[in-house]
Amino acid sequence: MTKVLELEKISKEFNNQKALDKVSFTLNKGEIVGLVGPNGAGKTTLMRIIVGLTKRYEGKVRFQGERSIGCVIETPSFYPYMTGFENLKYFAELNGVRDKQKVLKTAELLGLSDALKKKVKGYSLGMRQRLGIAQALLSDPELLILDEPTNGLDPTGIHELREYIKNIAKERNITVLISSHILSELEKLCNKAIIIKNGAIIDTIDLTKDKATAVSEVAIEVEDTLETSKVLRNNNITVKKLEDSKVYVDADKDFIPVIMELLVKNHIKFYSVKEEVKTLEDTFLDLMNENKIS
Ligand SMILES: Nc1ncnc2c1ncn2[C@@H]1O[C@H](COP(=O)(O)OP(=O)(O)OP(=O)(O)O)[C@@H](O)[C@H]1O
Repeated sequence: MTKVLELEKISKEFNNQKALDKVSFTLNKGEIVGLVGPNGAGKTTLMRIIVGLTKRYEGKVRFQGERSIGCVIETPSFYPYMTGFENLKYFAELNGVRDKQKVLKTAELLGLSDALKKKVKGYSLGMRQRLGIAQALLSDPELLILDEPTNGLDPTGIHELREYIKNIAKERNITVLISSHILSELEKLCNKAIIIKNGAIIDTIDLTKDKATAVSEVAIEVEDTLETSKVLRNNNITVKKLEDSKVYVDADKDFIPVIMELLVKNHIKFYSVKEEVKTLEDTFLDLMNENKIS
């Protein structure tokens, strides 16, 4: 795989407070990678460092692409009384691009052909985001960095944007790094999600594997959670956690009869034994909470 970007131990402090703490990862050609973390995790800071907007930091950024890096960091601003086309043409000219066809084609790639004639002040947030991406694409980047592009969009807007980004990555064969604080919004789009919290990477999830999208567990509702977990553990069943009146076991529904038999045999009073399928988002939230404790 061809490496496009390599980050080595990137650290950044603001007023003696660590915003990033030795962040290292690699982006390969053609990958769409999600950078996911709660507010203040350090996503924007990292993206600003990658694109060169923040100059003072520790560590190394190695961009190995042959072309440029395009970015949309924070909500893009445009001239509201100019049309979408005029805005794009203006930015294109600033970058030495005078090819009208290129502007039109890029807008088409983002579903903006009809909107191009309209003034930007009438654009929805989703249209503005897409215009921002179109603008970033005009310089023919090899790597596209998008900071929370789904922020504030409704589910339809999120779905649309996701499809456009997929399309761009395929058509232009570019690498995309996209941030969000909601993992499920990126689940269907990215090959990989890098989970960041308090400035450090706490996990990397491979989203190409189907099994990563849903995890099953069995919740057993009982009177005595401690006694139940003791019985389960004595029978080599992994107890994941205890919560209120429930014991969670690492298993799927095929294992429910075995669990019930065991409970009956050991005179454990139970009210229900049910499979609960956890989404990737639940796993992500668990990860965030686990880290809070440590
Ligand atoms: N210019 C700055 N001056 C001082 N502190 C800053 C500055 N920029 C970021 N920070 C701090 O660095 C930390 C990381 O912020 P950053 O904006 O990178 O997080 P984020 O993950 O992008 O969050 P959000 O989802 O809210 O945009 C936060 O604690 C923030 O307050």
